[in-house]
This record gives sequence, structure tokens and C-alpha cells, in this order.
Amino acid sequence: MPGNKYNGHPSIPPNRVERLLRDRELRRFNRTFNSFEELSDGNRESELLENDLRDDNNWDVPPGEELFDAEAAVRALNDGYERNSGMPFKQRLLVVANRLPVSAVRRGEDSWSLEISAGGLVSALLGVKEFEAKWIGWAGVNVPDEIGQRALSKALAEKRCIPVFLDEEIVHQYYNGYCNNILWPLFHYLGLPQEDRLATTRSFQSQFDAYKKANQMFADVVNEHYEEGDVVWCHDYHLMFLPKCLKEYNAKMKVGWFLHTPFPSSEIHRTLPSRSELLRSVLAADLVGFHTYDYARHFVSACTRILGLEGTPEGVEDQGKLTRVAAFPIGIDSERFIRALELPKVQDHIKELKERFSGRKVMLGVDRLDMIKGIPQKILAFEKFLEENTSWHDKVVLLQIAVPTRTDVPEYQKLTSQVHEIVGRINGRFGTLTAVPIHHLDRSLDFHALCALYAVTDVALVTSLRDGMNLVSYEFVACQDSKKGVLILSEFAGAAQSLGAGAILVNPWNITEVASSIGYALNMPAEEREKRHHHNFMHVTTHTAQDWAETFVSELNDTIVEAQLRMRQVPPLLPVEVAVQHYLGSRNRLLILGFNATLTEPVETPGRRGGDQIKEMELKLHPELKEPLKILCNDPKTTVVVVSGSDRSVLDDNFGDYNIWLAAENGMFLRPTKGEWMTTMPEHLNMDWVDSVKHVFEYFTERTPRSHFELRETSLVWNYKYADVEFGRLQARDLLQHLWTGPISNAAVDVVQGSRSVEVRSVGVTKLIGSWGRLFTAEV
Ligand SMILES: O=P(O)(O)OC[C@H]1O[C@H](O[C@H]2O[C@H](CO)[C@@H](O)[C@H](O)[C@H]2O)[C@H](O)[C@@H](O)[C@@H]1O
Ligand SMILES: O=c1ccn([C@@H]2O[C@H](COP(=O)(O)OP(=O)(O)O)[C@@H](O)[C@H]2O)c(=O)[nH]1
Repeated sequence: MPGNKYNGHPSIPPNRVERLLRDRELRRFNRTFNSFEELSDGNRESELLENDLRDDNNWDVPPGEELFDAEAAVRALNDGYERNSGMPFKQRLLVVANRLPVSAVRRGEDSWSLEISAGGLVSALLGVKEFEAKWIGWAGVNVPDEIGQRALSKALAEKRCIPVFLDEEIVHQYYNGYCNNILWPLFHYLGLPQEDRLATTRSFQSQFDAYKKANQMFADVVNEHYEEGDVVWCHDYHLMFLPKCLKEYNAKMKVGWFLHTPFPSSEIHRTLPSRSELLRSVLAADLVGFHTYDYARHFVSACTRILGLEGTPEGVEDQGKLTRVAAFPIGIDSERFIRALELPKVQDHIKELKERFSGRKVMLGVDRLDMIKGIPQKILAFEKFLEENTSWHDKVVLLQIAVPTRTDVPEYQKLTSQVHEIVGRINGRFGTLTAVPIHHLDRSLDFHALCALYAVTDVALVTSLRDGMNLVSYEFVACQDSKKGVLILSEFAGAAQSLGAGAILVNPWNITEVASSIGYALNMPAEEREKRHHHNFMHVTTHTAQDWAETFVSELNDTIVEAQLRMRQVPPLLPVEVAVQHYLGSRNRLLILGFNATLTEPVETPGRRGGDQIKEMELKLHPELKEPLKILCNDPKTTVVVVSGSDRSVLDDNFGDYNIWLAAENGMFLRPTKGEWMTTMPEHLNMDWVDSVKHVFEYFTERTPRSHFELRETSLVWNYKYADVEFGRLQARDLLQHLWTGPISNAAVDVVQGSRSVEVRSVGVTKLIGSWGRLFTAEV
């Protein structure tokens, strides 16, 4: 049937933006189709419409460009939009997160009740409706017995949830320990635990082992439920090991990973003992997503600086395999909040709250009781505001909802007492017999109560010290269309990137600034409030959780397509058996071998800071290759040539004793077996430029730690492969500018920019191997 790409000639738009645009169109159509279907089952019109749409979107493949495994690529692109009949359907999505959207409470041996879990991740994913999603995760409870496990699995299945059963010890080591005591503070710039450092260091390895074990347990459940074509979307810092486990089991699985917290600067990530293992495991995913561009940039930078891999605008490349890295800012289901405000139940709440706080402005904080949320800082800033503005004492109230979280972790227990202590002190100081300035609640609220609270608030106060996104700020904006209150927002929350224009941005560490922002917000004229609110409201209602999930999954599907397209460009691996057969069957053989990185000893992680630069710079023939190379060179039917950019002395040192042809400086010099060096260098090669280029190279070498330059007979090479990659690139750009505008502006030279080097050589000194061809042929 028309439009069914499985049957016809596959056609894929060649570039990503075109493909994603098409994808977007299809998605829109899919939505329209679904709403049609809801109205009238099996509507013929929609089928026709679908065909029209697809016909309009026919990208032609240029002649001769038949795609490598194009069918598979098209299948990947169309996954999620076609049934075999060509009808759109919902793509199966396996969402894997530490926490299920519901927490289980045991009521009897085989009976369970389920309660919705709090937290941004749950809120965001509940807003996702376009996919046939199943959620795999931990139910937040220990279920040691089989009867209980079976009953809970059944109860959860009705909510399309699949449990991973973790025992108490694993939860303690993996969740309380490695996730919440190590990774969480580290990713939020609070560093590795400071107190009792030795004890932490000792338990670190066992916690990391438990972390890996728990991730494997998640993987086992995914593998059990996975069906071909499913998208597996792994979430958060709890599951950094999961992409690797999944890909090892099935390399074809479409795996995405998204981090809900910040990803810190590579300098912070470097302190983590398991830094490399974690990065490599995440890189096994096809697509890696973050809330903001900054977090994505930090991740790529950690991969380049710590692992020595290549960072590109697309992501991270490791030996031809690209892991795409991009920013996908999350949103909320804004309609759900807006609709809730109309409910009589919520209206009643609103009325009650208005009466309760009449005559006072309401300030609101809603946070999990977590050190990253900056609750003490917020309360201290409020205290300072009261101190400095006595006229506001009985005219403003701060409602702080502090949802208990991770209560088994000692740091969180300490925070609870600290906050209680400060609140008590301030209420004692500024309270009266009938009113206190701070209402602090150590519990969560249900959705409707929360909406009412958002709606009556005059100023919302978000003072996170770091926060992946912070959905509370979005939810507040969504509920404020009649009141148009003010949002004071920490510049360290991801949300500051999207709501920064309408909010008052503050540095939560600067108590004075936060206190004066409170005053500014409370006194803000209506016109300014409206303008600011409008800006944020537009953003919150147009960047929803649904869009976030669809964009991520669509990019993940596309990443697979792109990988298929890229495969066309990679030359196929040498079929070793065929090569050996031909080799054995031939009488005259010419073998041309590279030297550096072909015959040299491998160095662990080249380019990495702290890598073994000395060893790598030495350029020594790999000891294990010496014997086989000798045998090859002594075979009368075989001529072996080593071609290198290095100069003659390096090749002499390594191959002096072999019956071998050597080509130094990329063929400028040639030495036949046991013969003397010859050259094709023109007699009057103009080398006047060398000194001035050398000066420039010296200048940049001095200013670029771990860079060096080599002076060869016909060229000069500045090499920064051991330097900081990003700095090296910047320096190279600057260096080229200096060269072009100065010493080489009129010289007869070629400048060759390598991936981590700059070479200047006389014109005509290029790969000279061709000119030696006849000599080799004569030998053979
Ligand atoms: O499951 P818990 O240990 O109780 O913690 C709750 C969740 O906290 C974190 O939420 C983050 O995700 C939000 C949505 O992307 C984001 O807005 C917020 O800034 C983050 O802190 C955590 O990342 C989740 O995994 C937890 O479930
Ligand atoms: O009593 C409460 C307070 C908050 N939340 C929800 O918890 C989430 C908090 O998400 P946020 O991104 O602000 O921070 P996180 O807690 O995930 O770090 C929001 O969706 C709130 O609606 C909740 O369900 N009950």
C-alpha cells in the first residue's frame, strides 16, 4: 500500500533535521489520527489522510545511493508510526527508572495498596501519553516472600508497572549508599562525603559492586519483557550501568539514557573513583540526554578529558561508534494543572486558604527535604527580609512544604533537625500569640491541595543550590494564570534556563540578594507581574512533558537511522580469511604498513590527561611483532615497506636490522632493503620559512602544556594530542591565524591541519609514495 515503506523502495531524508521534521509531521498526524479514532472507530478518512501525508513526504534518494541496510534504517524511522497495515500505532516504550510511579504498601500476605510516588521524575513521566509505555522499577519496598512478590506483580501489572525486587542489603548499599550518598551529592557539586572519609572510602567498593549488581537486576527484568522494536528508555543516575548491561545482552536494542540531575563539570566527575567505568557504561546507549546544554557539555567534556575520546557537536565518538549527546529540557503536563483548578474540590481548597491567610501575602516553598534544595538558605533569607522590613511582619507568611525523602541516609536526617531548629528560632523571634511567619510542613500534599496552594501564592521561592530542572517552578507558573504571582528562582536550577526571563533569578548563597528579591517581588507592580508571568506561562504550556518524551524518543529512533547511514561510509573490515587465502596463493607480495599506532606498542588511553605520554612518544616497535615481522621480511616472495611521517633516524633505530623498505617523512626519503637513503626532495627546496614558523610553534608550545613540536627535514609539525583537547583546539586555531597573517603569508608552503596537529611543509612535499611506486614494483 502507498506509504508503507516496508514494501516499497526505502527513502530516507539524508539529513537529520529533515528526518526529524518528517517525524514531527508524522507525530502530529498520529495525534490527529488517534483523536479521530476516539471519535469514530476505524475511520476511513483518516486512512486516506495518512496516505496523502506520506505521499507528500517522499524524499528521493539520489541515483546510485542505495542505502546500506536501508530497509532496516527505514524500519527504525517508521517504528512507532505504522502497523503492518500502515495504520499508526503507539510505539512500545519501556521506561526504566529506579522508582516506579507508585509505591507499594503491604496490607496483608497477598494484598497491596499502591500510592503515587512524589518527585519530579514521576510527575514528568505521568504526563507522557503518546506511547504504549510500561514502567520497570523498584516499588520502594522489600518483598522477601514469593507470595508477596506474586501478588505485588499482579497489582502493579494493572498499572502497567513491572517490579524489580531489591532486597534490603542491596537497597542499603546501592540506593542509600552509592546513589544517594555518593552520586547524588557529587552531581550536585556537594563533593564526595567529607565526614568519616576513611569509612566512606572503605565502603565505596562494596557500594559500587552493589550498584552494578542492582543495575544488572534491572537489566534482567528489561530483557525478560523486551520485544523487538521496543524503545528502552533508562532514567537517571541510579542506572548509569544499565545501557551497557542491555547492549551486551542485545546489541540491537534501542537504548536511550536520560539524566534528571545536573551533570557536573568534568573536574568534579574526575574525583569519583569509578569515573571511567560509569562514563563508558553510559556511552553504550545510542542517545544520552540532559536537561540543559551545560550538563550535556560537561558530559562530553568528561568523556574527552577522562576517557580521551573525541567530542563532536553530535556527541562522543569512540572508534567510529557515535553516542549522540543532546539537551532535552523536561516539562510538565500543564493542562492537567490548569484543568484541576476548575474542580470544585480545588476551588474549595482555594477558598479556605484565602480565608485562612486573608490580609497576608503568601510565599511558598515546595521541596523534597534535600540539601540540594537550599531550604536553610531560603529560610535564613526570609528571616533577613523580616529583620529589615518590620512593616511586613504580620503581612506575609512563608508556607514551606518539605517532603520527607531518603530518610535512611544520615545526611538527610541531619538536615531535618537543622531545618526544624532554624524554623523554631525564627517563629520564636517574629511570631505572635496568634500568628507565626513560617508554616513548615514535614509531609507531602495530594495533587489537588498542591494545585490550590500554587494558585493562592503571591511569591514562590525556589532556592536550590543545584537542581536538574525543578518542576515545582513550572507547576507554580501553570497554576497562576489568574493571580500572576512572582517566581523567585535559583540561577542554579535547570529551570533558570527556560524561566529565567520571567522569574527573578537569585544566587541562593547570597542571603542579602534573596532577601532583597523577596521585597522586590512583594512590592512588584501588577503590570510587571503580568508581563513576567505571561512570558513563563507561554513557555510552560508549550514545552510539555509530552513534547519532551516525544522529542527524546524521536531522536532516539533517528539516531538508529543515522547509525545505519554512517555504516555506509565505513569501509568494511578486511575479511581476514579471504586475505590469508590470497596471500598464500600469491607468488609476489607487496605489504605496505604504517608505523605509528600500527606497529607500535599500544598505550592505554592516548590523549588522556595523565596517560603515559613518555611511552607513547618513544615510538618503539611492539616487542611481540618483532619476530613475525622478521619472518615476513625474510620471505623471498614478500616485500615489506614501512611508511611513516617520522624522520629517518626513528625508522633506522627501529628497523635497521630488517630486510625492509623504509619510507620516512611520508615518502620524502626512501631506503631500500639494506640500501642507502634516497630522496625525491627537489635540490633547491625553499626552506626560508622554517625559522619564522619555528618561532610561532615555540611560542604556542610554551603556552600549551603537554604540546610539542617536531622539526623534520622538510616540514614542521606542532602536536597537541597530549594537551587538553579543547584548549589545544583553541590554540591551534589561534596558531593558524598567526601563521597565515605572518610568516607563511607569502611562502610556498602547504598547511595541513590534523585532528590534533598542525603541519607546515614546502609545497610539493606531499605523500610521495606514488612516485616510488615504480621502484617497489621493480623489486616485487
Ligand atoms: O526517588 P527519590 O529518591 O525519592 O527522589 C525523587 C526524585 O528526585 C530527583 O528528581 C529530579 O528529576 C526532576 C525531573 O526531571 C528534576 O526536575 C529535578 O531537578 C531532579 O532533582 C531524581 O533525579 C529522581 O530520580 C528521583 O526519583
Ligand atoms: O507534596 C508534594 C510536593 C511535591 N510533589 C511533586 O514533586 C515534584 C518535585 O519535582 P522537582 O522537579 O521540583 O524536584 P525533585 O523532587 O524531583 O528533585 C513536583 O512534581 C511536585 O508536584 C508532590 O507530588 N507532592
